[in-house]
Amino acid sequence: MRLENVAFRYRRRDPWVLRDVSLSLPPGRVTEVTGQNGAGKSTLLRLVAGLRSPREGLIRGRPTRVGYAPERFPVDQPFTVNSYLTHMAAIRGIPTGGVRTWAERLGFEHLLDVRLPELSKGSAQKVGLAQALFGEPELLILDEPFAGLDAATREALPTLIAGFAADGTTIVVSDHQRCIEALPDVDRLRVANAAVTRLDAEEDQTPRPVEWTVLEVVVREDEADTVETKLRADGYDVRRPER
Ligand SMILES: Nc1ncnc2c1ncn2[C@@H]1O[C@H](COP(=O)(O)OP(=O)(O)OP(=O)(O)O)[C@@H](O)[C@H]1O
Repeated sequence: MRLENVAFRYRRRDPWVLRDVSLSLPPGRVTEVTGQNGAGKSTLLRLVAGLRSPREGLIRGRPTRVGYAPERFPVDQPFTVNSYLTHMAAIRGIPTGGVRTWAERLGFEHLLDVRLPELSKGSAQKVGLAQALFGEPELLILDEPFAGLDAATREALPTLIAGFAADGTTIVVSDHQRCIEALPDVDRLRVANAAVTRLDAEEDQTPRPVEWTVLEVVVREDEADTVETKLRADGYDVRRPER
């Protein structure tokens, strides 16, 4: 899909949140949207999802099946998790059996009979994610999906997202926590001063923390000295067992 010279502000006299935004979001690609608080990331995602319409410009080629997980899932609804998700599936014409599958994948199957207002923040986030993910969306928009998630789900989500991308889904994610960077091939956009710019990997100067791990390598005894010398020359820390 494409955005062509899109401009948006919430009210007529408000300042523009986005101006003259042109970009394409190809199928099978994951696009990460970055920017400071209040820059307009959620607004851009709402425009892409079709929840808001541009004041100026055009959005072309939006796929029919759209999955959207908002930054904050609206829990003030008098339903249980199961009845909410079953209802959401039914109005989208999706087999309701998928509800339990997604509840299990995201680890909240024990909460299916809990009412939405009683959910913790992270569990509510998972329900919001589930309703976006089921139904094989062709366009998947996730607004800060990692916020409030437990470690297991945070680690599992990039793989789930990559699976959708491999199936050709267009994916747009805003991600303050930079969890999506675990994926090898992500397009990056920055929202600032009402403009959206594409970041090339080299342009992105944000320092990333280096994480170290221990790797045990087994080599032939008569090659051990050579390998050790090579690894040290490459800047690695080498420890050999006592003989
Ligand atoms: N419903 C609304 N009505 C009026 N103004 C709004 C509305 N939602 C957002 N805004 C304004 O639009 C601008 C962009 O907000 P937006 O939520 O898109 O930013 P964001 O980059 O997602 O921020 P954050 O990182 O804090 O989530 C802000 O100035 C905000 O106050």
